[in-house]
Amino acid sequence: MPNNIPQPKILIVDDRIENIRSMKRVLELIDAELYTAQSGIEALGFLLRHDFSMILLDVMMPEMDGFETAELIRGNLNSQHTPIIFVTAADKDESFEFKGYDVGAVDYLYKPIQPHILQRKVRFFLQLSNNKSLLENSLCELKRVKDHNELLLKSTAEGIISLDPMGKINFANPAAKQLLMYNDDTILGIDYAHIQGTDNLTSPFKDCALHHTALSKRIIHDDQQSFHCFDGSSFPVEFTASPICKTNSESSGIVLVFQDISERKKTEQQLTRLAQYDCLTGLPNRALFTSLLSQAISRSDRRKNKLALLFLDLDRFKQVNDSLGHDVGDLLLQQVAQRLQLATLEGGTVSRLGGDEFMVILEEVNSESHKAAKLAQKMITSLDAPFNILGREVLISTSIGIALCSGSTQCIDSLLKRADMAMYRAKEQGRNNFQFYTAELQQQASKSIELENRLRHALQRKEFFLHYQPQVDTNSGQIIGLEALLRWQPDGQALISPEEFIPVAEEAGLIVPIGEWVLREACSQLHRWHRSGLLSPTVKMAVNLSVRQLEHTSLLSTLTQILQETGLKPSQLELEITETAVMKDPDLVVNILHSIHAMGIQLSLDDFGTGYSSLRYLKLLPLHVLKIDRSFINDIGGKQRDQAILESIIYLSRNLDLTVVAEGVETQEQLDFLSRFNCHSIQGYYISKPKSAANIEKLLHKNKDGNLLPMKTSVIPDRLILLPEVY
Ligand SMILES: Nc1nc2c(ncn2[C@@H]2O[C@H](COP(=O)(O)O[C@H]3[C@@H](O)[C@H](n4cnc5c(=O)[nH]c(N)nc54)O[C@@H]3COP(=O)(O)O)[C@@H](O)[C@H]2O)c(=O)[nH]1
Repeated sequence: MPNNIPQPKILIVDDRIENIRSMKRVLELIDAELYTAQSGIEALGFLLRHDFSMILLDVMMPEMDGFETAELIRGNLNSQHTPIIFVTAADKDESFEFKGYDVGAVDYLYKPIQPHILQRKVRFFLQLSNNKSLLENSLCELKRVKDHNELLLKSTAEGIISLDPMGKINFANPAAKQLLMYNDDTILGIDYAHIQGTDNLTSPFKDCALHHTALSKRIIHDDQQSFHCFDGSSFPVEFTASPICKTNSESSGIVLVFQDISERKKTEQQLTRLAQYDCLTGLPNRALFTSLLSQAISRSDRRKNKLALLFLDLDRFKQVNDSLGHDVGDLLLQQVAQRLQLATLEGGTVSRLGGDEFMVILEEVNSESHKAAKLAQKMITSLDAPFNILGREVLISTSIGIALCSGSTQCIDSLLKRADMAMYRAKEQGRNNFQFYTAELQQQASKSIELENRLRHALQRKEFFLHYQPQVDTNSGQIIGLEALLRWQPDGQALISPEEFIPVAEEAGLIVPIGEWVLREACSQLHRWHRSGLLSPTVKMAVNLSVRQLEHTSLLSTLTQILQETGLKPSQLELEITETAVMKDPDLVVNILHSIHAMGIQLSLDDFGTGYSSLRYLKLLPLHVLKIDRSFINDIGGKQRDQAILESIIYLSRNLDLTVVAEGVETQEQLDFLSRFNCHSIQGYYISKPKSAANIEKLLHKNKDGNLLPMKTSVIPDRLILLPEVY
């Protein structure tokens, strides 16, 4: 506590100036401010302006004597307790002295004044006055601290209660009473067991953790309990309980500071939900699924039975999203989730991994895995009925991969991979079906990994080369273009079919550098043929472009660079894209194709008729050529209906001003049919198999008139290849 007591002030009142002077002289040695007055009136004037620590008052003064002045001093609130020492002649009797004490004197000094006595008395009373001031200051400070503490206790939002050693509440601040719903002091005397919601008989306070805490003088913090209110309701609390220790270190109770954490608990629950559940469908998300799966694996391990993991991927969900919008897609996912949950009511935990991928954990699967197959079929059937989304009828199906797990030795990752592989197999099998993971699938996967590793070095090791297949005008037999087809022969090994390695290269992203190599090689080859005069400048080079190349940001600059480097004109290059590639990301692909078209490069739609055969895309894409898929040509001479489709495609293409190329023409009959329906051009073994550049040159030299169409002969009506097989 700071001792900020000011220097004491002493007032000397005497009508005689010489008395004042001599007293001042004596008192100058004392650390005090001295004030002097020569009359009672003057003294009272000083008292109005100053607080004096003591007054030396002459009794005998004209007009107003010392007694009268003292009475008035006592009457003043400010000076009523100021010590007054009367200064008077020594010959006065006792009654005179008593009168002085009656009007408030604390002592007398007798004239002639002994300096020593004057100093002693003044020092003594100054000390008293100083002590009094200190005491007053302490009291003031105590009151301030007390008021402040009371204010804190009242205004704090935290409840504060204290318990006596028996566990009874002996103090509660207003917040505690309000939180616990007690009026006024009705809470005092209540057992803590009541607040805890326990019975004080079955769990007496001496057994309570708080009591032990108090005994061991520890502080405990807890946010896992609830406090019970007067009306029986309860709320989750966070509290700190500290023992109240007196100086002799005996605990005399416990103070609890607590707050209602209902809101915090709610938020925590919401956060947990968000972290573990998918917000669109309410199903467990990937994080929760992983922990559910690991728990299920341990359980099946303990029980020595199998577990099945079913990996569901919706078929063509992207199309729904792209064509009907993401809102419809989201609603569809919600309804799919509901149906899957219904289908798994009798067993199986559904989770959503993200996008259109769902996982189902099925425990206690028997060795024949019949249970898993039954559930997969049930889920497939559950999606059969059309979905009603915002008044629209939407159809969706799913492909399911099933992997069985027979013990914890199998890690989650490998189980997921197996289910994923099986799901892809289901997609390959035409979708809307389920497939079990098999060892054969595993073999395939290992093979494709091995192929990928070898592919990574193939470019650098110069293991690629191109074959070219002519495209011929149906009427004139003249070559109008060549399709560049990639070939791969790893050192010392047999040729690997593009059908085998191109999907692997696409999957691994290797198709981008490989495709760039194909483009550069094919463009420079055609430019060389143009320059040598072997081919007319109207002959184009068709190069297949994979969707990974289309998605790659550098495609346009790569094309510009290759055309510049090789000297080929943009109109002499034709890029073949499949409908499947367009459908993967129609918006992106359509934009890129327009940019390619703007460069003057020709665009051709490959394998038309095998995929969506969407007329919408025929209109939307800046196409020059439409290639009818081999399967339609194969059907020539077969079913009427298939031929009608072929006719329609040719008719439609002509109307859309597209050049039609029929792929895979192998017979004269097919050629005749196509000619009859004015199909512009053909490509296929009937003209030539894909050949190396050298063999293409031989072929062209051999047919000097430029007519590559085989001569019709009545002897051999249906020869596959009339040209010599040159490789
Ligand atoms: N992204 C890239 N894809 C490419 C590239 N090179 C080839 N491919 C694609 O690989 C698939 C298989 O190609 P391939 O084994 O070369 O088969 C082609 C022809 O040999 C075959 N064909 C042609 N005529 C006939 C025929 O009369 N009968 C018959 N059975 N087959 C025939 O067709 C394939 C050409 O198909 P298409 O591309 O659709 O015109 C194939 O999908 C290639 O596209 C490449 O560099 N990049």
